[in-house]
Amino acid sequence: MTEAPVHPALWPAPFATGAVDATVTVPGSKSVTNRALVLASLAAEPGWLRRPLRSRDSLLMAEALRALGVGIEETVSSSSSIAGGPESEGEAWRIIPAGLHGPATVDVGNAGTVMRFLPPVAALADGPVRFDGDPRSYERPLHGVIDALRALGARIDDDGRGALPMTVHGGGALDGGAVEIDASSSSQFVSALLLSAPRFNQGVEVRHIGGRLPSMPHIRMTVDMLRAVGAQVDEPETGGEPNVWRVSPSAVLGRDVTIEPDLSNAQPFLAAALITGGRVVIPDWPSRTTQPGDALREIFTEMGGSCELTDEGLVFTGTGKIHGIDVDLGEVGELTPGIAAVAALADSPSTLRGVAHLRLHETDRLAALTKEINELGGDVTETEDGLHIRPRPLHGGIFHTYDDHRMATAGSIIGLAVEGVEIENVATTAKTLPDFPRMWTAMLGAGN
Ligand SMILES: O=C(O)C1=C[C@@H](OP(=O)(O)O)[C@@H](O)[C@H](O)C1
Ligand SMILES: C=C(OP(=O)(O)O)C(=O)O
Repeated sequence: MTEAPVHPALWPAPFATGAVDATVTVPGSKSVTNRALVLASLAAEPGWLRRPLRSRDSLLMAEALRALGVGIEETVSSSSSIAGGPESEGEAWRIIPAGLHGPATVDVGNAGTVMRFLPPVAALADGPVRFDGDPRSYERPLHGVIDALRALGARIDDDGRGALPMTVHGGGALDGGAVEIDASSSSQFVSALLLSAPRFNQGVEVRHIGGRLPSMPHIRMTVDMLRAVGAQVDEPETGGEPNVWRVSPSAVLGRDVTIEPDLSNAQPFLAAALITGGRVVIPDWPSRTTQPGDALREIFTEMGGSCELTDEGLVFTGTGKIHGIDVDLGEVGELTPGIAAVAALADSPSTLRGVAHLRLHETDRLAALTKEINELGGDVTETEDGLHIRPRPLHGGIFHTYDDHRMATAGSIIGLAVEGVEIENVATTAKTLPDFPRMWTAMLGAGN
């Protein structure tokens, strides 16, 4: 968490005067889109992404792959609606893989998926690839990827901190083989090495040797998507050794992939139903998914709502009663800011555990949530691996976001129930959900 800016752009978070009743079409998943872009770029033939997420993180990924020589043709809806509306059903990206070339420059912004998933791709290119990004990207852990790639045969110049900025000197191919990493600070280290591994000469064997590995659903997502493009993956959950993943060398198939809605970005809308005692429908909620956001069905039910998966989508209903929760969020860390916001409005205290690694996300999320909720009158304390949240009556004020999209949506959730909350830099939601302010206002317009 850096210092709050001095002259913030403020967005008055809409206050809910009644129960929301809305259907909210949520754009594609960041995590699925960015994996699909990488896999399609490594394929032996062209492929399609349908209903991809169009946001800062996915556009940075697409731009970086283009810089390496991949063809990405975007078919953009002519409608004025931003991705996610029914008019954008037709949006599709055609990916035309080509030889990967340097020299190239990659701007990772503050996208964990770009800064971690692309260095292994760059190691396959035939020239130097320079990686740079937002100031925060210099602080986010990357050592797992850098050290592993070196062990697998890549040449990388960094400033010795195991972080950005750096240059990967692609040699046109990578040996691959067995490597040990400590991925306790980010599951994305494991995903990064697995995603490119079918193209390594010997594939890869990744052995995690550190403390607890977070975000397992995201590793499952990587494994599922690799299998869908024809890769052979051995992994702990289907009988493999614990903490060991193996990907065999193979061709990557070009596929036609429809991207699921981003269930973590559905979170604020579900929270709105929970808090206002309303009803929100999220169309196209998948009946089977590896996305961590699927856990919201259980978590927000325990916190007072109820939900049903119907032909219409996920129908989520609140009663207006919100209960505290004691929960380990290690598997679903990216849901923490939204859960903390709801917990601050609950009728009993909450303990959120298992998320120490959130200190290294877009910002130090544990510090940022504690400070911002407390500045509105809340009573939040940081623990070693999470937060204690004791609800108190809150008042209006500025909610700083620290360039973190999920801080902006968390503040907006609180603003539904507390008059006078102003979100500093709501535009930071562009990282994964550029249309958030309009969608939020439209949701309230439908119910108020
Ligand atoms: O692989 C992915 O797509 C992600 C993995 C998780 O990262 P961490 O394991 O670093 O938390 C998650 O928080 C992030 O939003 C997306
Ligand atoms: C942690 C997150 O993003 P990133 O992909 O940048 O790690 C997130 O979206 O909550």
